[in-house]
Amino acid sequence: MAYGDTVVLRGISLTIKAGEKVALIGRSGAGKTTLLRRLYQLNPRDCAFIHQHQALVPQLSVFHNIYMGRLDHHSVWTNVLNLIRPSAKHRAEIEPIAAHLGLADKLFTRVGELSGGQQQRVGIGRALYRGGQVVMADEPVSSLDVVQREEIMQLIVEAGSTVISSLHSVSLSQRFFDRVIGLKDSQILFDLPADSVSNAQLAELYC
Ligand SMILES: Nc1ncnc2c1ncn2[C@@H]1O[C@H](COP(=O)(O)OP(=O)(O)OP(=O)(O)O)[C@@H](O)[C@H]1O
Repeated sequence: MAYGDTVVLRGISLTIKAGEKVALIGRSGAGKTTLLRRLYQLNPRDCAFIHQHQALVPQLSVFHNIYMGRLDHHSVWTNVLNLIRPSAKHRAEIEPIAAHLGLADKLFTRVGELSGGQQQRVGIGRALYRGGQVVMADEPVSSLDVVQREEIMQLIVEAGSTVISSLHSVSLSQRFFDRVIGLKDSQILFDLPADSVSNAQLAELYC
């Protein structure tokens, strides 16, 4: 894969089976986001993407930001009506998701008024509402504190049967995922069960 003349990923061949939980790790600029985006492009209708910076609309409520997970499933007319006055049907779909994420009392709060951790929950809510086979997340917890990281990571790995996430934390990758892929210099340095990655391999990845 390349951006203009800059080759970012070379000779990558990857199979991810349904049900796997896969973490992508590596130094900044290694190509984790690029690889995730490429995987997403292969089948966007069956994938939900949790963005690094959530990609939420701060002026809109929690309800509306979660609703956006299925904007492309509804007509423009339905979307406009829901923007003005959320329908009972869509409220009934979204309220349990918000409750599951601890956002029941914030359903009609503007997202711009929420904390970073709460905003990340809204991003997960949108992915859950979208549904689909695969959840992808791009460094979803890098801006959160240690306690929130654990909570949000748990929600993400439970959000889909197949989950693929880039991460800066080696510790999180080994505790929450079955398989860890280390990217270095545009290539896969290792692709191993999470409990098989050695300190020497990690040292080589980050040196
Ligand atoms: N839109 C773009 N145009 C040109 N080059 C880009 C673009 N996006 C990324 N790159 C380059 O591609 C390489 C890989 O970037 P990518 O964002 O995939 O890395 P990453 O491992 O996700 O990094 P980070 O951990 O910092 O988010 C980097 O060298 C980056 O500068």
